[in-house]
Amino acid sequence: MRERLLTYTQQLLQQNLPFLLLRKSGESNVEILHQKSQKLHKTPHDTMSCAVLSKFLSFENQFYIIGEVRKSFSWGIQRRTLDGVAVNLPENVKIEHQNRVQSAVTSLKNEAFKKVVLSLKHTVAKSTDPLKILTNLLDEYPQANCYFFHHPSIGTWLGATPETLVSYKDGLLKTMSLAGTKSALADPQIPWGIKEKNEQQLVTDFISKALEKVTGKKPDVGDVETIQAGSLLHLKTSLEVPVDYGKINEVVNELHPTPAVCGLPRQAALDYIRNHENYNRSFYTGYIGVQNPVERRADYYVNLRCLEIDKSNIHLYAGGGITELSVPQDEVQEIENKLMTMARIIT
Ligand SMILES: C=C(O[C@H]1C=CC=C(C(=O)O)[C@@H]1O)C(=O)O
Repeated sequence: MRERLLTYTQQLLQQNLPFLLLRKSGESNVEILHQKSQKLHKTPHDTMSCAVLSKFLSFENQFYIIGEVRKSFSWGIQRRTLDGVAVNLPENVKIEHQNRVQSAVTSLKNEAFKKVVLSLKHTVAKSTDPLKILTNLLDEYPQANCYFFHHPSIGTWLGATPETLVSYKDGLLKTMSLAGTKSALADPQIPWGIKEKNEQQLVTDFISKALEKVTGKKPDVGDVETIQAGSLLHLKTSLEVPVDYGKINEVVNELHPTPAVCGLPRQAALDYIRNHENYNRSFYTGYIGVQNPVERRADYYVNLRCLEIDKSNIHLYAGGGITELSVPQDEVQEIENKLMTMARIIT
């Protein structure tokens, strides 16, 4: 069965057809939907399932892959322990990011904004076949939402994201507030710090208000939990609210980008990111997923712990939430830890 999925994916890549491959967290089946032509769609289909691919700046950058063909494959996981590849960013990149964080901390102390997520792109030479990377992805991260998409007009991306943007079924919309990071290898007795608790609470409050604004109802808000994503731990709160299927886009537009990937207030954080990150995030911190208008279902994931493959390079992306309590060196270490999630699977 593993071979069937790999052969099918290889054929799609050879034919240069647009596809999205997705295995949801905890599921054993891998779903592929793809087009029969290379056409670039900027609107969804009324009756067919579509992959939704949205960049960080979603208002001008949303694409759809129409599910003209849909396939399901089972994937028997073969666990091997991949070497723990440590990511050591070049010294100048570390210093640059530390300075960026330090300036943000100063601004956060002096100005009326509370949080900004700052990120970077780390490029390495491509030395591993994409199908080998896909194999590692599916074997290593059964608890993540694993995806791989290719479109001749927009690129090739792959990731193992822990964060659901919206999951919609039977009239109920579920989402989550995910923020705050520590290493899963550290002493579990060490409690979460005030910085992490605050930064995650900001996200929960934002999402709760956004859901209430669109639906007119207060969402059910769960307790704060600790979840594991690869070798990292995060704080997570689940939220859910009933809403009509026709309102999903409105909810998504209200939620995205959440303060887990952008900041608060949103516009001030967006402006800050545009002025201080010296690269284009593209699909990183955008969202990826599938909508099915007939079954009235939708599952979108925030595009984190991801990489982009081009002709000769692989680009890894990661960032972290900065508040006035952030320590620049720790933020660089956190990014290196997050980059590890993808670095492990490309060697
Ligand atoms: C922006 C990222 O993570 C977000 C999700 C979980 C924890 C985060 C944090 O602790 O900063 C970030 O908000 C990333 O992985 O690149």
